[in-house]
Amino acid sequence: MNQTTSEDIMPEKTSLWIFGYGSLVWKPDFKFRMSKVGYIQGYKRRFWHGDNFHRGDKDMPGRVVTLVEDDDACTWGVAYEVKGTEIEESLKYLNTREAVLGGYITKVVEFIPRDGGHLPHLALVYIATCDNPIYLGPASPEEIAAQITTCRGKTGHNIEYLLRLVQFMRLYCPEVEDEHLFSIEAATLSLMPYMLGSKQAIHAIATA
Ligand SMILES: N[C@@H](CCC(=O)N[C@@H](CS)C(=O)NCC(=O)O)C(=O)O
Repeated sequence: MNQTTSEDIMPEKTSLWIFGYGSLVWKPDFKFRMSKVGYIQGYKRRFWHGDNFHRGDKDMPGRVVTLVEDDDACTWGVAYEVKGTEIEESLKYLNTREAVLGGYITKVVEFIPRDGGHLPHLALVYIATCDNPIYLGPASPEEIAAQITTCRGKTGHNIEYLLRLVQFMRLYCPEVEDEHLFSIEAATLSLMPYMLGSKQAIHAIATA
């Protein structure tokens, strides 16, 4: 009898798309074949999820993004194509990083590539819902900024998380006006006058 190989279980031609809209846009940390910038419809990105591991701790949870249903909204990010036997490995990694440590669940959404040459296709996305124990919910940009500037976790400072997402949007989606994200960035930068308002200094510290 022939041995069952991983190729039998997950043929090379099988592909899975994973959509990232938070830390996954700058740090996927799993093997992927290709990536595309684009968006999903029906969701808005909000800094309404708590994080007591990566960017905060149990006493001072940080603030990270999740998706909130909104028929009139869309969220920009990156879709990554994973193929063949790398699918199992990437899902195992993301399950730990997103679900176990982050409290996210998975949903299947339609991803629309910005490059019109590619057709929309389905993608897996990790979302933290409001029934999650570390979900923090809505707050003003000022309240969110005050929390972000004071939190740090095992992966780094919460400011880095914010500024890397801002960096991604400005670099790859310059045409998109993400008022929620940029109002939190402005509130965060205004909390640090001692840095003489230098964005470079803040970026240097946050991404050190
Ligand atoms: N699921 C969102 C958010 C992912 C996210 O930011 N998850 C946190 C877990 S709470 C994380 O992985 N953080 C790693 C980091 O902060 O560098 C995405 O698709 O990007």
